[in-house]
Amino acid sequence: MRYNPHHRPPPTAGSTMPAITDTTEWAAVARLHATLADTHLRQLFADDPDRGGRLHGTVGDLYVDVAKHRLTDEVLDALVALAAAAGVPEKVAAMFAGEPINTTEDRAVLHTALRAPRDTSIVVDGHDVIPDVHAVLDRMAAFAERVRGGEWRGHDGRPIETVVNIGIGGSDLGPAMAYRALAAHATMDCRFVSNVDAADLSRNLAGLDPATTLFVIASKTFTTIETITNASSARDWLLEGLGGDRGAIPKHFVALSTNAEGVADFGIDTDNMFEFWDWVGGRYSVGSAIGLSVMLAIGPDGFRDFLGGMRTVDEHLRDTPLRENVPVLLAMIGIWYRNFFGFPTHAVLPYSHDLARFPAYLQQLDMESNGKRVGLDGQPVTTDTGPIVWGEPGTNGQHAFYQLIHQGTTTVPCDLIGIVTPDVDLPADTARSHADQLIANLLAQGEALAFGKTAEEVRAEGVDEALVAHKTFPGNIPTTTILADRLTPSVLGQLIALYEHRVLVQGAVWGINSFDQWGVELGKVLAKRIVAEIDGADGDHDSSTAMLLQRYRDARLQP
Ligand SMILES: O=P(O)(O)OC[C@H]1O[C@H](O)[C@H](O)[C@@H](O)[C@@H]1O
Repeated sequence: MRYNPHHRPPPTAGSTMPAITDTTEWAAVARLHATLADTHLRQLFADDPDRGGRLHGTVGDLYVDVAKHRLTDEVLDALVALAAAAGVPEKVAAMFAGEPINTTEDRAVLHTALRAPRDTSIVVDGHDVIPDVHAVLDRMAAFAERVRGGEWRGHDGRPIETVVNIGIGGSDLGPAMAYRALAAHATMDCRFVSNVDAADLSRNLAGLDPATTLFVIASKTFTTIETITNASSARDWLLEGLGGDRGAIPKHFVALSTNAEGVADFGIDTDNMFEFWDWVGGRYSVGSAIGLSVMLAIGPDGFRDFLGGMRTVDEHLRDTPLRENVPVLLAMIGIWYRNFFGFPTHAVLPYSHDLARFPAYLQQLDMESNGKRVGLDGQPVTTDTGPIVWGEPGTNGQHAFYQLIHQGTTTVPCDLIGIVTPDVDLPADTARSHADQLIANLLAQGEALAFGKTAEEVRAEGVDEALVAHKTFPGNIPTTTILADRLTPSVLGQLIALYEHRVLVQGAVWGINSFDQWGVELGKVLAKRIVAEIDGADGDHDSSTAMLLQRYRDARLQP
């Protein structure tokens, strides 16, 4: 639903708070929107030439420029007032305190506890969780040191050379993204298998020696069908390669889970299980035991730096007034575009090839969290919620889909993320010249998107009149630019927490539960039913599904 300033929905039945769209703070933002909706960024910069020097923030090592947004200081004030009216500070405090803000599952939401210092205390249901968190981190570190140091031996006595993480969703995207992002810091080869398509397992096992391979089975629930299927096939592959001795399994399989029973049922010794807890959401779990592959790759010290980076942003969120609070401002700018301008998507464009999987990671983080259509009270929301999040690294995207961003009919707010000095194994001069090109492109895109090119400017270049419209760039496309000097483990942690908290704040404003994901259930149930029907009796299907199923049966691999 696009925000319509003339339509005032009735207050939601049964709710104690007015819908956010019924508040005076919402109306105040709407009024500002009405005055600014047609104002071009060219005009905003002409009226306020120094806005670049003012409209930016820093958090940890991240410099965050918000000057190229279609807003004024007055808009930011109004958006911050809206955040306060929506109870954002209370929601932040409730999260940090371990209150069960995941109401539909009656769970605390405490990914921030995963990176809290050892000497703090966070009590959930009468139990301090911080000693548990550090006990697991210590066990992970001891294990990682043994594997990395060659002390942990495989079945035939040889050290581990390759780690294969098997998991999906939050048990894959976080570690896979982080491993790739921190490739320059990694000293172990890790691979990531997620899809139940056997091609994923098969391609990743290619060339591996079972005797030197360690499987890390990552699943919060340990019931996810893709992960259990891949893990079973990996176990068969291992046993086949090592002469069928089941005694090999404990040396080549470890588990990351909240479900000790499921792990034991699968045949993994719970001594080889690294635990986490139901108050860690899958998409918020990379700082938990789910990050073990990352720790194996970069070492325990690197992983602590990674958690430290997250903690820096956690403390910033918790302790900084809303008006200077970077994740809050980014969240509210997102609300400005999503709800007042009605822009449906948000692109994340890292000018860092190491961050290639960051947009995919954010898709789960944001879309699984805020892709909701009812509020906490179960009533339909009164305004749009999460946008479609997408993106690919620059400069590649420039030669592919940026055309639509520059000249299409949909305005796409973009985040441009730049890393000043990439960690590469090339001579310094070579590395610098590539970095100059990369960052020049990032800056050029920010300018081109904001300011465009008018028909007059095109004509002044002597362009044939028939082509003027084709060569005109409307501009006025907003961007956030985030710059960091290097992509260290800490900086990656900062980026992750920045987006995590942006999601939290937006969910708080929309009055939704950002921490459940009931929308993924129906497909799972139906798939289970259909698997049973492939070799069995037909279920009750529509004619389209029935035809497709029969076609699959006719063509499938025969035993
Ligand atoms: O870690 P697991 O329990 O295997 O869950 C893996 C993933 O699958 C689910 O369907 C959810 O949509 C994700 O939030 C979750 O991260």
